[in-house]
Amino acid sequence: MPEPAFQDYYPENVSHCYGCGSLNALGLRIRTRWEGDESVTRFTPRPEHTAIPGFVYGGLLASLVDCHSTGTAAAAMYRQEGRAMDTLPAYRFVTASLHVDYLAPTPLGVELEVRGRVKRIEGRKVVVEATVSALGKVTARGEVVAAQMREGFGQV
Ligand SMILES: CCCCCCCCCCCC(=O)SCCNC(=O)CCNC(=O)[C@H](O)C(C)(C)COP(=O)(O)OP(=O)(O)OC[C@H]1O[C@@H](n2cnc3c(N)ncnc32)[C@H](O)[C@@H]1OP(=O)(O)O
Repeated sequence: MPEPAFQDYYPENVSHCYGCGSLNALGLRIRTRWEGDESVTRFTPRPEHTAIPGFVYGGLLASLVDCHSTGTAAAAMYRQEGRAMDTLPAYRFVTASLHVDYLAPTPLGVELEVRGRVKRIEGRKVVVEATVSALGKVTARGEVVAAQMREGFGQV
C-alpha cells in the first residue's frame, strides 16, 4: 500500500478543487507526499494540457505549483505541531499569491516532478517555493503564499 498523500486527508468539503480535489472527476487530482524535508507531486500531463504541440500549457504548470504548495502549507503546519493531518483542529490553506517563472519549455508525454520546500511559516501564512522538472531538468519555478482559511471563507 503506498503511503497516503496529503490530499487523502482533505475533508470532503474541500475535496472539490480542480487541482487537488479527489472528488473532482474532471480535475488533476494531484497527490503529494513528503520526501524528507521536501514535498513531491508526480503528474503526467495529458494531451488536452497542450500549449504548443509537444509542450505543456503554462496554466497547467501553475495549477500544479498552486495545489502542490497549498497542500504542502497545510502538511507543514501539522508537521510543525507533530500532528497527523486527520487530527483537529484542521488546517486548510488557500492561495493568497501565486508566482511562476517559466524557465524552459516543458515537454508533454513525460512524468513531471514538482518539489516543494517551506520557505517560512509566519502566523497564518506559509510561503512555499516549488520547482517543476521534466526528465531531470527544472523547467518552471514558483512561489506561493498560502493563507489559512478563516471561518466562513467566501462569505460577503
Ligand atoms: C488538510 C486540509 C487542507 C485542505 C486544503 C484544500 C484547499 C484547496 C486550495 C486550492 C488552492 C486554490 O486555488 S484556493 C482558491 C484561490 N484563492 C482564493 O480564492 C483566496 C481569495 N483570497 C482570500 O480569501 C483572502 O484574501 C485570503 C484568505 C487569501 C487572505 O485574507 P485573510 O484571511 O483576511 O487574511 P489576511 O490577514 O489578509 O492575510 C493573511 C496573511 O497573508 C498575507 N497575504 C494576503 N494576501 C497576500 C498576497 N496576495 N500576497 C502576499 N501575501 C498576502 C497577509 O499579508 C497576511 O500576512 P501577515 O500580515 O499575517 O504576515
